[in-house]
Amino acid sequence: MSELIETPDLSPQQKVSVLIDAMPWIEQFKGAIVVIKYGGNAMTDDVLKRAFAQDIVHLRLLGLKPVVVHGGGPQISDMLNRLGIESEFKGGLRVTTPEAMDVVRMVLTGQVSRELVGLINDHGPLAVGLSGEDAGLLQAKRRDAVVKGEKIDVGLVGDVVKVNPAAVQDIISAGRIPVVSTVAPDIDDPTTVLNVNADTAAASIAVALRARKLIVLTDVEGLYANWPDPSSLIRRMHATDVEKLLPTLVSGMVPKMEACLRAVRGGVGQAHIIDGRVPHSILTEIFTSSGIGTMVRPDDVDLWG
Ligand SMILES: Nc1ncnc2c1ncn2[C@@H]1O[C@H](COP(=O)(O)OP(=O)(O)O)[C@@H](O)[C@H]1O
Ligand SMILES: CC(=O)N[C@@H](CCC(=O)OP(=O)(O)O)C(=O)O
Repeated sequence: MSELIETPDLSPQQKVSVLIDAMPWIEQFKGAIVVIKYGGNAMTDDVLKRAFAQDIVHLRLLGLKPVVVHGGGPQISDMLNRLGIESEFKGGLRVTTPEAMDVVRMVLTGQVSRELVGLINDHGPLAVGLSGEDAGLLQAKRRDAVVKGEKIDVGLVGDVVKVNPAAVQDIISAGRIPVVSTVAPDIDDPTTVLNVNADTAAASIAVALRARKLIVLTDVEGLYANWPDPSSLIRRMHATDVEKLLPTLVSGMVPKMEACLRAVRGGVGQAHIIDGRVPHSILTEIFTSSGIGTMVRPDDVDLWG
């Protein structure tokens, strides 16, 4: 068992009241599949990574069914730099040559996934890593980037068009925690592997698993209407509000809000963007009533209900 992250001293009564307060949320989410997308920008600090792993194990111990889908953009960029391979983003997508694709696959499945699986398994033999290539989990179709309305070829980049969640369901049924790396075979040429954005892939997986929630951890508090004005944080919004705002968004927030929209339009009850730099933000989001970050809900659901 790994060393636990320190928590502030609480009296026994305070500790019990924390548990009692969490009870309605535990009852509500017991047995629910929750897809958690862990972004590369929220993975920089070892303490935070250990707190993340603790939260995931906590969810499992409380009877939820967590599924981790990870990114690793900054880690891929580091490795490409070290290898002297040039890399740039267009319209939020990495221009991916065959040479860069080898590095994307190696970093996501051989480095980031291994590290997260290891951190979770410090608490017991729970996590199983798999990629979109395993057991036909993901199939993607090549896509262009769109910059100022113009389509740009970004190479071996795809968007998930098909999910076969059977392998993930098998792992969940065995009581374990799937950790998914989002590289995916090309549906038109299965010998080619495509680089897919991890946010939108996480949304497709959440829809296929009929998840109750999608939680996207990143390195900002949530979605700002007037980025970077900190007073413009949006706390709650309907899917239609996201749709209207999307054309005005830039960089990393575009795929995140597309993911939230894809998830709730596909039947996921709630999608959240939360701050992965805050230790235990996942537990705060699920088990307390002090809503954090930005929550997206279907149009026909009361935002305050
Ligand atoms: N409207 C916005 N609200 C919040 N963040 C924004 C907004 N527009 C752009 N961003 C940027 O998006 C980044 C998050 O996306 P990204 O870097 O892709 O993160 P991750 O690695 O977690 O997927 C933030 O750090 C911020 O710089
Ligand atoms: C096509 C594309 O851009 N793919 C991303 C995949 C990793 C990812 O999405 O990582 P984050 O969640 O940390 O941003 C990339 O190559 O960086």
